[in-house]
Amino acid sequence: MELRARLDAYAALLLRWNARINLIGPSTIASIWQRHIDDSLQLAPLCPAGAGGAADLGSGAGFPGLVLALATGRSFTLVEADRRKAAFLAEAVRVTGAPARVACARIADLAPLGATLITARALAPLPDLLALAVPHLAAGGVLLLPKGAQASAELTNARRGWHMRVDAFPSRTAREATILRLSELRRVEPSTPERHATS
Ligand SMILES: C[S@@+](CC[C@H](N)C(=O)[O-])C[C@H]1O[C@@H](n2cnc3c(N)ncnc32)[C@H](O)[C@@H]1O
Repeated sequence: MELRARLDAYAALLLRWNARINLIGPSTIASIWQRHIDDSLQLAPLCPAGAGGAADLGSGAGFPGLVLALATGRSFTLVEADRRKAAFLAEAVRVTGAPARVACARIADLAPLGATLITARALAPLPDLLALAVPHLAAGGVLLLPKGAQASAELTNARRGWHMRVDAFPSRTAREATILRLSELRRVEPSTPERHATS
């Protein structure tokens, strides 16, 4: 099946299930392509080349992980704690033939995934997101994170705890949004308190 046909099948399934469980917000149904599918597809050219498994954390209805698995052929673990959403994801993987598996669990409860690429959209502010994601990142791995208008403030906060290389790209689907590609992450060493002579 061609990519477009797989994405059409995915969108149709999602809209059917959305009548029963809340997968995407009602206000975004009419613009599902722009708000969700194209918003996810624009990450594909930013994915680093290379082998290794990828993970999408807090996948929800599958954005961006399921779309990227279809578009790139890369193998994704879709992590989603909500059982009904995870059931939808499993059915979407079956229907589309995406190279993906679903982990219905809380991120912090999973054994380290060793992913060379991690994506997450609308999951948590950057400092919390790094705490969740980095334990699942392979050495030399990359994070690809769509972020909203607060991206710059979130980066400032995150830099208090992490050294990292940051590449930022403007979103093509939302004017105020930015896509952050983070690599070379390492924790900021706590500074040694100064010793004061007592005599
Ligand atoms: C706001 S939704 C975003 C879904 C999707 N990434 C998107 O952008 O459309 C956040 C999703 O993350 C899931 N989630 C939140 N915290 C989680 C955790 N600690 N472990 C696994 N899933 C989590 C929620 O169940 C929800 O489906």
